[in-house]
Amino acid sequence: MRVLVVTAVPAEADSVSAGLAVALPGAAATTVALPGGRTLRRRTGAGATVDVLSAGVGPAAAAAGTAAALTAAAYETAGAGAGAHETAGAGAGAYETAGAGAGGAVYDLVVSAGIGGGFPHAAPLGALVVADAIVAADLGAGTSDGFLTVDELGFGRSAHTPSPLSARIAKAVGAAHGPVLTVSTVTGTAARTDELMRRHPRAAAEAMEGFGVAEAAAAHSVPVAEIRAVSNAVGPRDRAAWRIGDALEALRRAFEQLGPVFEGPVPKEGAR
Ligand SMILES: O=C(O)c1cccc(C(=O)CC[C@H]2O[C@@H](n3cnc4c(=O)[nH]cnc43)[C@H](O)[C@@H]2O)c1
Repeated sequence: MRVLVVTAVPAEADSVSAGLAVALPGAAATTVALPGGRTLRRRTGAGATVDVLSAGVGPAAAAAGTAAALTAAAYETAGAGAGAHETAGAGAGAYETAGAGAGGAVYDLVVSAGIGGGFPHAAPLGALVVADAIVAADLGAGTSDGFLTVDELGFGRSAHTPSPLSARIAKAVGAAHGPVLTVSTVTGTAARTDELMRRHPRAAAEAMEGFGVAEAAAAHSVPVAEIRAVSNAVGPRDRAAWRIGDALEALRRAFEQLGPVFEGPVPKEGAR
C-alpha cells in the first residue's frame, strides 16, 4: 500500500517517522523533494511505501501541502518528466531519480496525523482517537438562530467519511473511534466547548488539519483517515495542563503498530 501521512509540525512528523521505523523494519529511508520546497520523508519496504509530510498548522496549510504531494505523485504517474523525484540526501536541491518504484504510483490512503484536543468523556490525555467522521466544525455561517453548516447553506460539505481502514487502524492502536472536529480556532472556553458538544455529541477530539487534508484527498479521489493523540482537554484554556510530549510519544507508539495495516490489502471501495 502507498500511504501519505500529513502532520502539521515537524515534531509530529518525527514521532510518525520513528514509529514507522519500527512498523516497517528494513524499509529504506529516503527523502523526496516536492516542487515548492517541501520534503517528504519516505520509508519503502516490501509491502508498503509510507511518505510523511509536515505541511503546517491549520486546514488551509494542510490542504495546500496535501494537494502538493498528491499532485506531484499524479504528475510522476503521468510520466511528465519534470515533476518531483527522489533526492538521496545531499543533492543540493537537485532532483534525482532514486530508482524504479520511487514514483509512478498514486497513494492508496492519506492520513492526517498529530496531536489534538480530547473531549473528556471520550478521550483523556494521552489517548488516541481515530476519526469515524472528519468534520469542519466552524465552516458555515452564524445566524440569530444558531450556526448553519455549508451543507445547510447549500454551497459545500462540512464532513468527510474516512476510509473503511479507519476501524482497523483504531483497533490496531487501541484508539477511540469517533468524530474528529477540525477547527480554525482552538477551543478555549466552556461556552464554546458546550456549543461544540451540543452540535456534535459524539465528537471525540478536535484538531486543526483533518478537514483540509480530507478535502485535498477527495479532490484526488484518495481515501483519508485521521489519527490524533490527545495533548490537552477541549475546554477552558489551561496551558499548564498540556501534555504535548506524552501525546507525541503516544503518536509514535501508534505508528509502531501500523505495519500490518499499511502492508495489508487496499480495501475495495465501499467495503467496511
Ligand atoms: O494556546 C492555546 O491555548 C492552545 C491550546 C491547544 C493547542 C494550541 C496550539 O496552538 C496547537 C495547535 C496544533 O496542535 C493541534 N491541537 C492540539 N490541541 C488542540 C486543540 O485542543 N484544538 C485544536 N487543535 C489542537 C492542532 O491540530 C494544531 O496542529 C494552542
